[in-house]
Amino acid sequence: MATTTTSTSSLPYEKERRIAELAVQRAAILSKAVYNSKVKGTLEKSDNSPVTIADFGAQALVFASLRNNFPDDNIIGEEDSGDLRSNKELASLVFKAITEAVYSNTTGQSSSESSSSNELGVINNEAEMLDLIDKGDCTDSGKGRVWALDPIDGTKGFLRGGQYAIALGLLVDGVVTVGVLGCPNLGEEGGVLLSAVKGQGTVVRPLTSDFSTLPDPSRVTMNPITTTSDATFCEGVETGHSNHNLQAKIAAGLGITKPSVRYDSQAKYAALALGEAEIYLRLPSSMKYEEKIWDHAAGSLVVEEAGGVAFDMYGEKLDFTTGRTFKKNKGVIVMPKAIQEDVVRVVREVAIEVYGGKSSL
Ligand SMILES: Nc1ncnc2c1ncn2[C@@H]1O[C@H](COP(=O)(O)O)[C@@H](O)[C@H]1OP(=O)(O)O
Ligand SMILES: [Mg+2]
Ligand SMILES: [Mg+2]
Ligand SMILES: [Mg+2]
Repeated sequence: MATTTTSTSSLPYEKERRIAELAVQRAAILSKAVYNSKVKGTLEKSDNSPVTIADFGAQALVFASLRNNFPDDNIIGEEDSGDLRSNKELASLVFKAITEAVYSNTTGQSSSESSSSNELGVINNEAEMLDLIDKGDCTDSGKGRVWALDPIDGTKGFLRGGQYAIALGLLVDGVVTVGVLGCPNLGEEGGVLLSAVKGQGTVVRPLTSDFSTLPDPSRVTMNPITTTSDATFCEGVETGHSNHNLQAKIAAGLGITKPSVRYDSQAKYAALALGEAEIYLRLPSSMKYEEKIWDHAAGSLVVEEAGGVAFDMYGEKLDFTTGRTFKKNKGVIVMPKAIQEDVVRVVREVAIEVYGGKSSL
């Protein structure tokens, strides 16, 4: 099978997919280097969630690739440079981490490798890095081409050596059209890179430590189960982000007896696409919390192109047109198409009973 790097065919969104894959892989290389270094630079954000050198550095690197290749596209990204501008020492550490993990690796490499680094965008200095990080401030997700990036999804998982993901999606007029999920701690050693283009299926390849290489892809499809009692749930590790008690009640209602698989982060979407589980439930622990666009863009397409569907807890499609957060959806449920009717019926009943109907949003 030809790799996309050498393919001469011109499938729709082929360049977007390849650049997104390479950009996410490069950010994954940085994240592993930060994990293996002594200094993580962890800060607490105003919503009490952590952010690290890896989150800022990955956002800068992916945005460098997007700006270099698609300068007219808009971007929504989780992070901004505020905490770095008020903490010069941390800003220097982020730039140093990028330089060491990415650019110092290119010295002495072949010209093809350094040209790949140029293609993915070069960050020349700290000021440029800070400006790049702020390119993800778009607020309108419904029109034109908008990339959505979670540079490190599941920062808590990342910090404890659990699952985390680098999630990059491209919305075209509010529809997720390209999705790439890098999961450095999932599947084989070194992790996996999943990607999907709308209408073209989902593929997986190993994440490599070489920026310029995308190994041959293999097609992935969700497990083709037809009864809910054969399913395994995938849910979060953090009880604060989703309602585990309610999810257990739903599992019982669906006749599920197998213990759930618990993973941090949106690597849960990847786990479903790879057949490690079949149903991902994320029922809100608080109705005040609005799920973020960048948490679900890439994963929802990766699962849909592998034979699944991603809905809200009322069984309606996720509406990515409402800006940085979902305004018309609460909770997320993901499952193979073959069992969607049964899962939606049971989850919807519980959702209405516990949270009230959709009109209460
Ligand atoms: N209060 C919250 N409710 C729901 N999700 C949250 C909350 N705070 C952070 N998250 C996001 O939930 C995801 C992790 O979920 P899980 O608990 O299922 O592993 C991450 O995307 C994390 O964002 P982040 O990207 O900042 O890590
Ligand atoms: Mg975060
Ligand atoms: Mg996230
Ligand atoms: Mg994040």
